[in-house]
Amino acid sequence: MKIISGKEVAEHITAELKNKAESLKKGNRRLPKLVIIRVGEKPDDLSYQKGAVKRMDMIGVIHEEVHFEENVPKEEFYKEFDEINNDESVDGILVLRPIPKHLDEDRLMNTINPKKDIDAISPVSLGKLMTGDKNGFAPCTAAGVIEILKYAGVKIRGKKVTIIGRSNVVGRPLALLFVSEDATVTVCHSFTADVKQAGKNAEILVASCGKAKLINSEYVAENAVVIDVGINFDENGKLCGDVDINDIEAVAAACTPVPGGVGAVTTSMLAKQLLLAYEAKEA
Ligand SMILES: Nc1nc(=O)c2c([nH]1)NC[C@@H]1CN(c3ccc(C(=O)N[C@@H](CCC(=O)O)C(=O)O)cc3)C=[N+]21
Repeated sequence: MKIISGKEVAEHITAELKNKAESLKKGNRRLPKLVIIRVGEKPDDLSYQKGAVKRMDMIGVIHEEVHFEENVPKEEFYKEFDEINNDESVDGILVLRPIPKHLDEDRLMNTINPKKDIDAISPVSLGKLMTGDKNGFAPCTAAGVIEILKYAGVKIRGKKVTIIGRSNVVGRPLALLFVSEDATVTVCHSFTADVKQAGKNAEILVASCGKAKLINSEYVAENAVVIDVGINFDENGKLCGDVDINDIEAVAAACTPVPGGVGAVTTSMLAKQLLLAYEAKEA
């Protein structure tokens, strides 16, 4: 089984974006700016923030981290959020999600300026995704899955794809992206009658169910390409994916690792979409 390195894809995208940022600097232009908003201390949020900050520093764009306590009052949160949303110097906003219930994620999704919505949580961005409008932003992780497959030279057109998980941030948008790439898509969720069979039917299998190492050889077809989107922490606090990579070794043709797989590409897609937001604004 081949290991598809996300790091390599990420480095490739990063080098391109770094060149762009450098030419802006040379031209004495304003630099793109990202604001990351985090509420509380969830380990997967911290992991994404750490990865994103590292990526932005590598590329040389401006970033600012805003942190709220888990129990921040709603009005306080939105007062600051509105300021960031209206701040002319901010090109992109990433709110680490999900945010606590009392903060009303619907309000957030409906308030964020779609031009700054580089992780595609607004109905405007999601609507563009629905119609296949390539001018909108896609959620970075979902976009990263497509990017990693293309870079690895995996053909998507006409392929049978099974996605395990239907989250708003990965499964659902990813299904639409695959349809736009001319794949035939099955989306599994907790009510799917036979997930193993759906997995066995797939030429490309995406694990995004959020259960550590759930996906083993019983779900995987001979010669399938497996993409592991999972971000979990095992009993020792170590980062691990949704795929039991040792178990599928003899069956799958290829798999992405965790860490160093989709996660690494996700932060690159975030940077890529930040630069697109910046360019649209400066144009
Ligand atoms: N609005 C929103 N969108 C998300 O996409 C989102 C989110 N909120 N909340 C948190 C989860 C988690 N997540 C990660 C993405 C990349 C890494 C990542 O870069 N991982 C590196 C390792 C980073 C490290 O050094 O810890 C890797 O896999 O190689 C981690 C976690 C995105 N999520």
